[in-house]
Amino acid sequence: MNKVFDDATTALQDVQDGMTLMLGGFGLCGIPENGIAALVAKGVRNLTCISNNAGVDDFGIGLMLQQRQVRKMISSYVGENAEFERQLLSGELEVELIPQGSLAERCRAGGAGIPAFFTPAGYGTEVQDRKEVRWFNGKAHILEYALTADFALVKAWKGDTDGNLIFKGTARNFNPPMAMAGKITVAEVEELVPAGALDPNQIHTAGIFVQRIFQGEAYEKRIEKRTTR
Ligand SMILES: CC(=O)CC(=O)O
Repeated sequence: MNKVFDDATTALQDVQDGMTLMLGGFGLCGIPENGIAALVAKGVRNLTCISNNAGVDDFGIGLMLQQRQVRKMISSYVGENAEFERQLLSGELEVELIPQGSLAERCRAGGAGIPAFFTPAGYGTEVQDRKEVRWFNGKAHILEYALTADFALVKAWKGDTDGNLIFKGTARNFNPPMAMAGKITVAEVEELVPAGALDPNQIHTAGIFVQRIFQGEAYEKRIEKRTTR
């Protein structure tokens, strides 16, 4: 199976209106920038996007929000995005807010074939609304369902032609669990190398989870490396 695509446009050519997408990243770090640019150019709409956050107005999923391509966001953090706030308050955008650990675990469960799990996070809050509650070791837990997506878009530092991925630093964040949970996972990498060139001990996501891979064109490094004082 050839997994290598020329670019984001060809790797995402069959994304359609109304689909559910997972997009890796945390804040502005580890964002599938080339994939997002291709989706903006393609103009697909009515999307459900599962992502920790929705970028900022001019970066990440914020670019898709500007074009009104997103119908629903499933996220854990939604600050620092004025257009997001406007669409939410006007009723244009549906938002499901999930505790951050539950979001990560719902993606991981989806990738691991676990349909649901119990967690104490959110008990006694709006998150619990209409969810089954069970007690374990004297503590209340709520039932959370796994998440999967038609496409998962992830960004890695290096990848090989078999789809094995290495993430760099905190860009690892939501990318590995989302890579497992996509029916089709599309990985964009800063450097694409031949199969066998990566040290197997360094691989974070095994190629079996990745159906498509391409080398991204350019990455905007919004987060600078800080030197310790
Ligand atoms: C705080 C978060 O979850 C992510 C962000 O900083 O955007």
